[in-house]
Amino acid sequence: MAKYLGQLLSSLKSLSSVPAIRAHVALWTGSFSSWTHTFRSIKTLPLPIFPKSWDFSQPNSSWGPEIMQMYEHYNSQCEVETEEGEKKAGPWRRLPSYNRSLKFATGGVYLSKIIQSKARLFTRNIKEPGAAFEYVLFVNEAEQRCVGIFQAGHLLEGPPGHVHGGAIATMIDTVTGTHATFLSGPVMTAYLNINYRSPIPLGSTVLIESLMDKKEGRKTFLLCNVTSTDGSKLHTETTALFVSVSVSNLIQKG
Ligand SMILES: CCCCCCCCCCCCCCCC(=O)SCCNC(=O)CCNC(=O)[C@H](O)C(C)(C)COP(=O)(O)OP(=O)(O)OC[C@H]1O[C@@H](n2cnc3c(N)ncnc32)[C@H](O)[C@@H]1OP(=O)(O)O
Repeated sequence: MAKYLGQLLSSLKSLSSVPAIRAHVALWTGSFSSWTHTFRSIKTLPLPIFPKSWDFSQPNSSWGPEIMQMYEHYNSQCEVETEEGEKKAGPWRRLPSYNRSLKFATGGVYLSKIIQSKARLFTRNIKEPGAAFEYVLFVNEAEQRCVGIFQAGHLLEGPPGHVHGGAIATMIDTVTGTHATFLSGPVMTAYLNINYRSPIPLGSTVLIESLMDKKEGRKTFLLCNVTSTDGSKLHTETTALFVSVSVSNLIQKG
């Protein structure tokens, strides 16, 4: 396994000479300095490199009025107009979301032989729109904040009529994990301490807000609340720790 992963790493590094795919390779090799730039690059990757990739973080027919309203609230702040009428980047940035970015990053040539070819990102593996995890993430670099807007589909039931606690944890991990990666590069979740305060009705939309608490060496501590979209109801409170890792570190762990 370590041998194959070693080959994968060197393949990824050689592929990184192609500027357009550098951003995706950087997510795994940690060989490029600016992670903010990495996320910006992902957003602007030219289409021909990812001919079959689908950005799941865009509205679809299953999105109800509540998720749409929240989406528009943050999306409208991704680009703002100056007094001179020019458009410029706003405080928020929408993060795209793919279900098999690594396969696309390598054209499927190397990874399909090493990692199961059917692998998909857990939260993006159900094809029916609206059935499970519908969400979009936005990040605010200046405020070191990340928000996820999450509409919970009928396949996520736990207690009757309400969302499964594991599905909620999955979304908290997704938002805080992406936020920690944005802040610190490649990370693994060390812990998520979740207090469940009130159940989330199935089909509803909630706001998942991740805030930077502190960084200590390889450790990035985050705080995360899940609330109703108007903020009036607290569903969960979380403290999270992510530890920075490198690909070689992962290989050694096997
Ligand atoms: C990844 C995002 C991609 C984003 C791109 C977009 C793509 C799509 C987005 C999807 C986003 C989904 C995000 C999912 C993210 C996962 O779900 S990751 C999977 C779940 N997590 C795991 O499997 C991790 C399993 N644990 C491990 O591998 C290892 O324990 C760790 C966490 C890497 C740490 O091991 P290590 O590197 O050997 O570090 P170690 O020396 O033990 O500890 C370092 C420091 O952390 C502290 N520490 C470590 N663990 C703990 C702990 N549990 N409690 C307290 N302190 C701890 C140590 O005490 C030490 O502190 P100091 O002595 O430095 O003060």
